[in-house]
Amino acid sequence: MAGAFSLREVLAAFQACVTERREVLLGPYLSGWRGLIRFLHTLGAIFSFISKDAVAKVQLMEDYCRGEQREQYVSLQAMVRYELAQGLLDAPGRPDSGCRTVLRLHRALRWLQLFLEGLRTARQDSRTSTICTDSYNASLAAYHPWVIRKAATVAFRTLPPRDAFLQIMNVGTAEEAVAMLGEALPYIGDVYDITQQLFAQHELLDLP
Ligand SMILES: CCCCCCCC/C=C\CCCCCCCC(=O)N[C@@H](COP(=O)(O)O)[C@H](O)/C=C/CCCCCCCCCCCCC
Repeated sequence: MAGAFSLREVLAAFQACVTERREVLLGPYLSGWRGLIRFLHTLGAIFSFISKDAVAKVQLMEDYCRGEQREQYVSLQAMVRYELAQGLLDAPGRPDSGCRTVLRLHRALRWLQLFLEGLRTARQDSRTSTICTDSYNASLAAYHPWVIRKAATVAFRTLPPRDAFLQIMNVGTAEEAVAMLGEALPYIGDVYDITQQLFAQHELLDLP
């Protein structure tokens, strides 16, 4: 997925994540994130502190997926099994485990789900910044210190109005973008729900 942002490609990536056995494949999961980050880059330098963190986390996971233990990082389920069995989640000060890194992306996926649903259902004249702030406060904000919450809220204020925002998604008209969001959201929701259940089952939802 190189080049300009394409919502269609992000949708295809999240669609390709879930296997028949309801496993979440890390390759397409990370491709979906790469696509979203590409979009974030188009929004200007004020978002760069967010994209830097997202890139670092995606890069770390891509390194695992290409590394010596790559077979253990084919799916989220395999990764959880492997890191638990190896005791990789027990050692304090392990900010580099796959599970704690995916947990951060997973929490951000909840923000994305709320934000896209807000965009899809809001009135034409709604403010993107309000939709984004409300989605953030209902999800990710609970995990961020004051200074990050403040910087994020300032960046959100620069977002273009809803219809202009829908048009920069590169799908066509605002109506076409809304239709595609309706198509994409169940796939993103599915990935979120499977991951949430997996992490809850193994008591990994609070990894420091
Ligand atoms: C379909 C197209 C339309 C939507 C496009 C949205 C594009 C969004 C792309 C990426 C989202 C960013 C994901 C950020 C992951 C943040 C993970 C995190 O919580 N990290 C914090 C904790 O990490 P550790 O310290 O424990 O390692 C870290 O402290 C965070 C630092 C940066 C600030 C994160 C603010 C997140 C705001 C998310 C909203 C993005 C705004 C996009 C505006 C459309």
